[in-house]
Amino acid sequence: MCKAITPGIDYSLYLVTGRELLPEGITYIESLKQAIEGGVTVVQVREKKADTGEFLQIARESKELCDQHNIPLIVNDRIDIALAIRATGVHLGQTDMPVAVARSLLPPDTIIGVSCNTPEQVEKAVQDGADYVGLGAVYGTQTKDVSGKIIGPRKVGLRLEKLDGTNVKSVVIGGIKTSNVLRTLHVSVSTSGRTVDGVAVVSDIVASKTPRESARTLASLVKAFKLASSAPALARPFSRQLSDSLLHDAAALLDVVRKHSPLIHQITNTVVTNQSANATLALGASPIMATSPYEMEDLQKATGALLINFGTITDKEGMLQAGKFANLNKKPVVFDPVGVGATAYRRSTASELLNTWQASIIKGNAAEIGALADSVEVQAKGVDSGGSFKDPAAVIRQLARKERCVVVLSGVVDYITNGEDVVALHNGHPLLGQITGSGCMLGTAVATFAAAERLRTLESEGKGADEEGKLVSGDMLVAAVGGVLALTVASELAAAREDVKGSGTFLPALIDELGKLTPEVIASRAKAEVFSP
Ligand SMILES: Cc1ncc(COP(=O)(O)OP(=O)(O)O)c(N)n1
Ligand SMILES: Cc1nc(C(=O)O)sc1CCOP(=O)(O)O
Repeated sequence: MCKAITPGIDYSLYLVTGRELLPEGITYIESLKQAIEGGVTVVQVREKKADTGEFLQIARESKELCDQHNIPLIVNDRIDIALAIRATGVHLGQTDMPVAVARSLLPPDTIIGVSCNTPEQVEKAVQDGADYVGLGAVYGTQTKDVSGKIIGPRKVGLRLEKLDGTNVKSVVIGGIKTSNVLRTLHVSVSTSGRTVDGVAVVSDIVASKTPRESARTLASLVKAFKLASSAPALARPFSRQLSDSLLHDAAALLDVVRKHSPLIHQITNTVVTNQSANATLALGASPIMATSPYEMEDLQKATGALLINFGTITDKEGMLQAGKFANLNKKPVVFDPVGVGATAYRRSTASELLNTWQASIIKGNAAEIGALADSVEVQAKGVDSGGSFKDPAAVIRQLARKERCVVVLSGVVDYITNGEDVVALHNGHPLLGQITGSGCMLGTAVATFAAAERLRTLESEGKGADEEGKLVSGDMLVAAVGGVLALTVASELAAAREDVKGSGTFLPALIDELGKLTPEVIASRAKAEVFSP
């Protein structure tokens, strides 16, 4: 049967029902009504335990309510029920009726959605003529057994790529809730820039005692994200000439640090905790080196930025909680995956952390960046790096696009990218390589400047900037450039001092010079190149 042109459905907030999750004291229909009033844009009736008569009854009542509010209703699995109630569509799982057979039985304008777990299943759903795909499970969930089928938010983009060049829509499903929806949308992007059309949610709405408010919060977050991502790119139009203004803006953040003295929360390794705290103080910010998971919720409300450096990797639960609450409070998160290529445990921990929260900036040496980018070009020597890339710009651009954040590659030349433009900074002194923890201090400086860039943006654009559908306010490329320049320029000044005789005298001199830095000195000494794609 030929397929008619489908009416447009707004997939923004897709409610999948779940009567068994209803809290005491609220009926199914009351919960559904409130959810629709809160902003649900499409409803799927999913009844896994009801017999046919009961399913039909629930579907009829749901259809009547949805019709009153002009909301499309989709039926899960059952073509017969969809036909009986004249549903807008059906949702089919991988082991349900094939799309072609369903299409032949249903009226021509019926919407057909297909659950897809793998990229191959997405490809097949497109070939079969699905109207939309449900991509999941993104996270673990209590609502359904998804063991062995958790994709993780960072892999949704690989599935979205299979929709390129098609008009097939997509929603993500599985563990989506208020606390992770913005981050999930931010990272669910294909390399071509395709985002998902909506989020499908069961428990965060159905199990809520206040489904109207739960739906309202989710709907407003999805709407804000869509608005922010459809706005013209805010990135500065890059060119070599413009690198001057970039450097000026980056250096000027030092004044913001000194004016506000933001709290920089650092979960860092035991080797460098003290010197990183001193570097933070010298820059004019305020360090807090807390690690307990139990205080992360409170701490992230107060911090300016969070640095997670897993050099000694003993505080994983604290790192997971800290990043999650930093995202919720829209604070920049700088991730320093020290030695990530060195052990399987570090690799799996990095993956778990990055699946739990969104990094604003990832900073690493060549071996660390290579490990995250799945490149074997540069190998690790313990936590140190054993070389450099032939084409560093290409490697970090690819990683920045994959992780949807700014990437800093430290080395003799430091490279920084937002996935498009690449800034190469040629500052720094070889003595940096002869003290332990210089890379960790670089992370500290970048986190400090990230806090300043967010504060600068809130000052210039108003507090409302933090309410938008973005995870963090401000240009994290500028922040990363500022942080790298601060440490590398200070290292040059320290190394040039007469009282510096070697690495032992260099470290205290470096802390002194960080304290004496000015934006003018940073900008005048910066040696930068900019590469645009
Ligand atoms: C939007 C959406 N996506 C995925 C599913 C899961 O459907 P299915 O694979 O058929 O599994 P069950 O829902 O039948 O357990 C869905 N229902 N909706
Ligand atoms: C119905 C369903 N399908 C999934 C899939 O992965 O295909 S996950 C899921 C349950 C989603 O429930 P919640 O929003 O409560 O996590």
